[in-house]
Amino acid sequence: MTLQYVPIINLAPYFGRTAEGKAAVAKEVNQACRDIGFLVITQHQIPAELIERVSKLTGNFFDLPLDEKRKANRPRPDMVRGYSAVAEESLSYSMEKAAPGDLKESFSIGPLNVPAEPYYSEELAGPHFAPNVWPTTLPGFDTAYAEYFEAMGDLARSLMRIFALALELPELFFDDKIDNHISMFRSLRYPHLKAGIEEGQLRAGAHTDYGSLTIVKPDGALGGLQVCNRERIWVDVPYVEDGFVVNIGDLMMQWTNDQWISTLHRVVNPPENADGDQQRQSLVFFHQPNYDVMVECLPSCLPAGGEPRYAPVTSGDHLQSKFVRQTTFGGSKVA
Ligand SMILES: O=C(O)CCC(=O)C(=O)O
Ligand SMILES: [Fe+2]
Repeated sequence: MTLQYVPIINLAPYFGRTAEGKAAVAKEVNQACRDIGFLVITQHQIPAELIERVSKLTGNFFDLPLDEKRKANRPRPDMVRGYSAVAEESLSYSMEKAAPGDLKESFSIGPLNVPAEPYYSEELAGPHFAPNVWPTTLPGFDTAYAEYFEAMGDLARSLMRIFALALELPELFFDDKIDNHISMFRSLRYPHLKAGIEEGQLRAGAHTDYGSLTIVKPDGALGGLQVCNRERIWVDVPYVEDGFVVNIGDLMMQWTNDQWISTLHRVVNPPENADGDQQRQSLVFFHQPNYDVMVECLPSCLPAGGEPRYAPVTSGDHLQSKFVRQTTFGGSKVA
């Protein structure tokens, strides 16, 4: 049977390190990735204290006056760093159609402590190791974000190990392909707007993510994440207080020759009659392998006698192609 909803998967048996525990988790993850491309994970080993600290500092940042936030503005359209204000971006642009701006503001960082070596600055490295931009008035903000980025990188490595097992590959297959990952961590605040919303304007328009996987820490506000299942029905992603939402991105879909799906998703507005302030905040980590990794159909994903559906492409070029497509449709108005 094909899953039409997003399953909740406990990672404790994987971290228990027995072969049976790992195999059991890999099996559940495999089904989720094939059927709906989304799962909620629990017992993920990320300290609650770190999540709370980052969430609180993020709230403090978004509460600052706009001109203060603008001091950490995104430096260039092709560099996803720093602050972007409400409606300056539209995720639906990446779906090749114009759409009104998303009802969210964001703050983004990329890799930290980048070594002073040519690999990180040569032309092929593009803007992937661009310097970060920080707010200057919030003590502890940059260290908390750096810790969170590192913790998410570690969790993504564990998930990629589970993916390897699920795809019948050696457990460490992906390790050397993500040891210089070019991921991005982005916090989002969706204000609760009660007027001035354009026709079709959402908190985040329907889109797919680009990379290997995404790890989202949502809050419980109304007006949340929905995914389009295989019956083309929008279903809510369950909110689990100490869980993370994980989804497959386009690069992983390509790597698995479409065996796993990068699912269309969106963030809807709160219902019109919603009580109180349903402002929403989420922490989103977009995981992307090393820029020079060649993404070509994984051995276990090629059907007997079949041809791969995609030509090999590097992780960096794959990501860049998404940006080029976006620029055609909206320049700096895109993520
Ligand atoms: O805020 C969320 O829950 C998810 C946002 C999202 O899908 C994205 O930024 O790609
Ligand atoms: Fe997304």
